[in-house]
Amino acid sequence: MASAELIDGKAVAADLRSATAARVGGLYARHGIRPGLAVVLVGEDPASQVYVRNKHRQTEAAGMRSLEHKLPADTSEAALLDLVAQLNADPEVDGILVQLPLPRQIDAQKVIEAIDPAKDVDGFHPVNAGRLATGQPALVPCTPLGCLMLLDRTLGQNMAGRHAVVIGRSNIVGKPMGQLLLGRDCTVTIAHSRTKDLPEMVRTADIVVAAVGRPEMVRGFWIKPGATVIDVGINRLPPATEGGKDRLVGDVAFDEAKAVAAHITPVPGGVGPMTIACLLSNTLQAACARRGIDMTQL
Ligand SMILES: Nc1nc(=O)c2c([nH]1)NC[C@@H]1CN(c3ccc(C(=O)N[C@@H](CCC(=O)O)C(=O)O)cc3)C=[N+]21
Ligand SMILES: [Mg+2]
Repeated sequence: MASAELIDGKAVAADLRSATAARVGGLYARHGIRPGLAVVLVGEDPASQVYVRNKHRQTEAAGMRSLEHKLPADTSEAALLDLVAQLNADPEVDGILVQLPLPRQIDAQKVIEAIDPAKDVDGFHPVNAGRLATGQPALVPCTPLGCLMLLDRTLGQNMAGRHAVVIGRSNIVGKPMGQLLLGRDCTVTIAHSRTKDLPEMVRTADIVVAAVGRPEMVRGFWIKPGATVIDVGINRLPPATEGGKDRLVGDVAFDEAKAVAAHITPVPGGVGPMTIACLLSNTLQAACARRGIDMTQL
């Protein structure tokens, strides 16, 4: 049976991290600046904890400072907004990331809008979303940015005119992914839970980006032969056998889709590592942009 080529997100992420680390070195050598990333974690969401651990290590490995703020699960919205204001005002802080999801007493949208757009390395602030949507320079959300980089590496100049179907319409992945694909001249469909006959819709896609958060929902027979499949899902399932380890699966039934697609990202080792690498790159971008330094000249 045919078998798709694996898109090695882990390797591309390592490349991006080393390019970022080199530029961080240049920024320090020429300007004496070491970018700082503040990460705020409220409560103990397990997915966020994995992310924070990896992120902290990789931030320091890239030569940047990682400043962690861990707050109890019962932190008030006012207290979190105070911390954000403090980080906005701190000249040592170039990037601010408030881990989502937040506990329910806190309005996440309010917190996102409180972050200085110039320090919004998640790219979730409406100013950055609007800048992306209107084709202006922006801080772009890390996960869709990582997906775009994988697509650029895989398809090069062959994206124009292709039908890209993004499954999921979140502000974090689906909507910005749609904007980025439009920027590559794709014909873009954003599908979601109310889309009629989703399998039939996906069958028309040259590029599929699955970001629904439902384990293995996208089946092999949904995929057009030769398509490129980007799996954003990171779903933790209980062990297959008693006493085994948790399994990490994507939103795509990998073995089925792999037999039909031309290219596919694995989970783990696909989009996940790119998200963190893009966060580091966004932090460097924010540090440079705030000071009017051209990051490509470092
Ligand atoms: N404000 C905010 N921004 C985020 O970007 C954000 C967030 N909140 N909250 C939590 C989610 C989750 N997330 C992940 C990123 C990378 C991996 C990652 O590196 N995954 C590895 C596997 C890690 C493992 O073994 O569990 C991989 O896919 O290969 C996972 C999860 C970012 N998030
Ligand atoms: Mg949805």
